[in-house]
Amino acid sequence: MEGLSKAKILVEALPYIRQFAGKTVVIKYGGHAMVDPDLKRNFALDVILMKYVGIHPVVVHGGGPQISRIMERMGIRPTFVEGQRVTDDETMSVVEMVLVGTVNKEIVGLVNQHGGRAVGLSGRDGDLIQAERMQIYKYAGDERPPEILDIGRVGRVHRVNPRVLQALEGAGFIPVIAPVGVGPDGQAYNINADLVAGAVAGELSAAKLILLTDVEGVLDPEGRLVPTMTAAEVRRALGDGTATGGMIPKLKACLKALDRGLEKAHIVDGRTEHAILLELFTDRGVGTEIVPGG
Ligand SMILES: Nc1ncnc2c1ncn2[C@@H]1O[C@H](COP(=O)(O)OP(=O)(O)O)[C@@H](O)[C@H]1O
Ligand SMILES: CC(=O)N[C@@H](CCC(=O)OP(=O)(O)O)C(=O)O
Repeated sequence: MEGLSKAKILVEALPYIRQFAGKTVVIKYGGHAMVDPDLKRNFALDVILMKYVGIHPVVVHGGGPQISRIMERMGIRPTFVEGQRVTDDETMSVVEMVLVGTVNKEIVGLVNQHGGRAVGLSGRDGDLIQAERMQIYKYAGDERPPEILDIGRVGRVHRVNPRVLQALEGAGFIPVIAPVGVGPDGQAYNINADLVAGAVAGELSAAKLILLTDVEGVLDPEGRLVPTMTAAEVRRALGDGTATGGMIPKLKACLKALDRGLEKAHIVDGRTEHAILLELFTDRGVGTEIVPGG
């Protein structure tokens, strides 16, 4: 953290530590933010520090770029519709292998290697993330009903079962969740990690949702950072094309969590050193904060 002495950091952090001690903070660690070994190590240290000062971090991770890389190596071309990966059965196996088998274990390993106690879960463990098939509606003209697009085994969160998370929190562990859900048929569903993070934050009545990504925050059409948005402004940004691609599920996830009582969501640049600590424990606003209201 440039320009900050350790003592100054501590003095600045104390009121925030008091404010969040005993509360849950959900952190979404995006695949695009998992770029270099130092940043990954700092991410692990930040999460451990949070736990150490009495906050309950819950990590939900992505891994979109990592899935696409393996698909390409296997000769499968990744395709997306409205930011959601088209997921046939073969792709679902790759998604589960990469998210649950590789990315999840890497994050758990990093946290534990640096002195934390993390436990990796997919949404199939303990029926944590119950999914239903996502329908995507496409406008087909004023006179015709919308077309329903089939994007395969892509889910939306139907319900979060918090019991396994509560048990882990009670025993002092840090849950690390891969965004694979379980459908009513017992099958795995691929769910966008932002949507999982929003639903988990809502279910756990989290004090904050922090989404770490590869941009400074939400940018306006001129490319300038928007420091604060209300829920109404977010709805407008979703409707007028300001937010596209991967920003769409992020903003939807924030809205969903705010609807369930979350006080604030933050979209911050995960490529900044110690982005989580800057967001949680200092006065300098980083990224975009999203608050309820109009
Ligand atoms: N208004 C916007 N402000 C910032 N980023 C935007 C906006 N609209 C679209 N994006 C895109 O959203 C991306 C972040 O989402 P995504 O690629 O899914 O990242 P992650 O892996 O962190 O979930 C940015 O890199 C950017 O290309
Ligand atoms: C349905 C869907 O698109 N699922 C995502 C799950 C991973 C994810 O969300 O990763 P990021 O957060 O790194 O983008 C995918 O397959 O890429």
